Amino acid sequence: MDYTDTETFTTILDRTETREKGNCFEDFTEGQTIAHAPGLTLSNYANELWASQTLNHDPMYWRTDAAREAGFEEPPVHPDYLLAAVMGPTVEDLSEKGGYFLGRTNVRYHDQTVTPGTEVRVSSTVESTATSSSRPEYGIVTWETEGVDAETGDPLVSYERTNMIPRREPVATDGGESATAADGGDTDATDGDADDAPPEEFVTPDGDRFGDFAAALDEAEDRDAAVAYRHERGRTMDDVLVATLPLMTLNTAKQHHNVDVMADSPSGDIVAYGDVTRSVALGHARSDEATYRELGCDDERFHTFVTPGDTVYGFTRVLDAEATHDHAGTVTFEHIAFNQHDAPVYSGTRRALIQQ
Ligand SMILES: CC(C)(COP(=O)(O)OP(=O)(O)OC[C@H]1O[C@@H](n2cnc3c(N)ncnc32)[C@H](O)[C@@H]1OP(=O)(O)O)[C@@H](O)C(=O)NCCC(=O)NCCSC(=O)C[C@](C)(O)C(=O)O
Repeated sequence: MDYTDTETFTTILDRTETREKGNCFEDFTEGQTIAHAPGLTLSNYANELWASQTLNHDPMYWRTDAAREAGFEEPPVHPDYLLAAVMGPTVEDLSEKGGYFLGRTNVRYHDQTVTPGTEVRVSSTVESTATSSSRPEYGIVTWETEGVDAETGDPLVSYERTNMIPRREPVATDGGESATAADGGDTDATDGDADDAPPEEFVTPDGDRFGDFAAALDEAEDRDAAVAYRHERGRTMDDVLVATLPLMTLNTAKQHHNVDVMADSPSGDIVAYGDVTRSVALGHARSDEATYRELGCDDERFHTFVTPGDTVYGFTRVLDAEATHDHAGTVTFEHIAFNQHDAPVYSGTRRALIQQ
């Protein structure tokens, strides 16, 4: 066979089977547990690349003296890199087939003293499987995932994530009509219902400390006001963010690195990994707060695609501030990432300890 003749080779390719990767919706059953084979060792290189490129420049992750002041023996890995390093090795088994990363909740950081060199093992349990009424060619799967320290077995990070996963065979649905009728056709919390009108006034905290957030909430209380502000920085998505960062965490989803396949998809291009978009937005937010520790995130949603050339900005609303420790208090934030057209691309709530 003459493989160098394009016509001959195309004929050969057309007649051969593709050895497929990943699982379809039908491959998941509720309660099933999957131990993800890829092992990942957290590295200083990947940690610094992730944190630097997403504008997460908090000195405690870079400087030994700042880390010690914050109660660490040495600079730990950044929590966003740790989370992505737990999610990346799951992709081959759970979502490489394609489909949308819809959201995640119950993100919990169990150990933030983790340092480069730690080996991570990851497993997931299928929590639920559901029919998508709007997209018969997909099903909706939610998994509970946990990453542990391979040496000690201690939990590092856990979360529940939901994806649309392609079906082998489409099912008959009502095309989403019943869901639309039942919920008014608006499942997007950022769309702004009529009874969810913006407040009269927005209050900006005076500084980046717990007391500043608590004082701003006090000021807004009993008024038609919210504590909310924009962050100045924006980050344009380039190849490093879109393709390098996910691959560096063993995330094999073609959405982030195969331009050829994605040219035929609704986005028409590769798209940013949800965790990168989120990390950029949280990086903007953290640059305006004296973060002490991350506690967790909930109700994370990815509203629309982010493609190369898009710029990600951040908006934060402060929901609650509770004095929980002598040196820090617990603040609950709602973060929205939005693009250069002011369209929300990510939203989620986050709890963090902020220095007094
Ligand atoms: C997905 C799009 C097209 C839907 O757009 P839409 O307007 O049709 O949205 P919707 O109607 O709100 O949602 C569609 C269906 O999903 C359900 N749904 C929605 N959210 C949830 C949730 N949290 N939990 C459970 N179910 C959820 C929702 O209830 C609905 O069900 P239905 O079909 O039965 O009516 C649109 O929102 C979009 O384009 N989003 C952006 C997606 C994206 O870019 N994600 C990040 C990049 S992909 C990625 O990172 C990949 C990864 C990490 O590597 C990897 O999984 O391997």
